[in-house]
Amino acid sequence: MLRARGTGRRPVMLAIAGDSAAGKTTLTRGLVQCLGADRMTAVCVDDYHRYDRAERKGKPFTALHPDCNHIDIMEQHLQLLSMGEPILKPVYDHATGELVRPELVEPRDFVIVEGLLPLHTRLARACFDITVYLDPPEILRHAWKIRRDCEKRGYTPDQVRAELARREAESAAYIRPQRRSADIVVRFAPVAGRTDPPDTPLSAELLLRPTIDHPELGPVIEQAASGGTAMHLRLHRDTDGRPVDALHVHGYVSPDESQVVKKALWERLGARAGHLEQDVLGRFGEAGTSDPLAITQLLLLYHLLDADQRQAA
Ligand SMILES: Nc1ncnc2c1ncn2[C@@H]1O[C@H](COP(=O)(O)OP(=O)(O)OP(=O)(O)O)[C@@H](O)[C@H]1O
Ligand SMILES: O=C(CO)[C@H](O)[C@H](O)COP(=O)(O)O
Repeated sequence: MLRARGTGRRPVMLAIAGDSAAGKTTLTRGLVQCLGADRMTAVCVDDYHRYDRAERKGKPFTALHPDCNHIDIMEQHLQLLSMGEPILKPVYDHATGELVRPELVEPRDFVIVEGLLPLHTRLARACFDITVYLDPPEILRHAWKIRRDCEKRGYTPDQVRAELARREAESAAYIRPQRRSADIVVRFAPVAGRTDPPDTPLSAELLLRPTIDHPELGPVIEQAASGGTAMHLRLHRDTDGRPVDALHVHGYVSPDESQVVKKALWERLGARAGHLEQDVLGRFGEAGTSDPLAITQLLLLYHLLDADQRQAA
């Protein structure tokens, strides 16, 4: 279902930014499966790499550097998508490291743009209704990248470690600063000081910045947690010292507790949630499931549908 041109309606645009293997595809996949590929278009802006893997070897920078990406074309394409217009998007094949035949992308009701640099420039940021930055601890991200790049992209562990070291300065200069521009900062991590069983999912910590209107979660969390500690909403200091709400959903949360929050969020989606696929949320890897991930995805669905409804009004 494409957004009808000339109706004045434009797609709802969500950015998910973060470093390599931060979990962007995992978060995106559940949202696309839940809303349905007929209503949602997902775009990876790593497709705007200027050089293929072989060419990059001779360059003084890595894939994280803006000069290593067609940022100007990415900006142009984001503007077109945000106006409901189709684009002819370049394609980078991560399995082979080659730039391949471009593809036609037509924006549907919702567009998710994930990748290394979607929030790098002011023009790009202006294209989004909702912005997310994925911020796992570096030690976890490195482990995810080593496993993923060795299993799916043909690298050895030592090659990935060397590449991570080579990228660190550019990561600090260009990737991590995007955290400042996010409405929601998401960190999946183990809870410090606990010895939970090894298959316990990671906890989610969500900074909910006041740059967009978040649903009222306090009473729901209180009801679900009923004095427990597995979920809480607290006031934190943001990096600039300002107070910001932080929602914690711990990995050891009981199914009953998380069910109360999930149900309350589904109810807030109202009639709009009628046709959505619930069971696809919270999946990661081959067969993993995580309630903290499902609740994060539900909150993003709330924002997507809310932005859509406001546009329709
Ligand atoms: N919340 C999570 N819990 C457990 N594992 C996770 C979670 N999020 C991501 N992972 C794991 O981390 C790895 C990298 O995730 P993913 O492919 O989603 O990252 P990415 O940011 O899209 O990477 P890239 O941009 O480099 O392609 C995957 O193996 C995935 O299973
Ligand atoms: O940061 C990344 C996002 O996944 C990749 O490493 C980047 O896109 C370049 O890929 P590669 O050098 O492995 O071909």
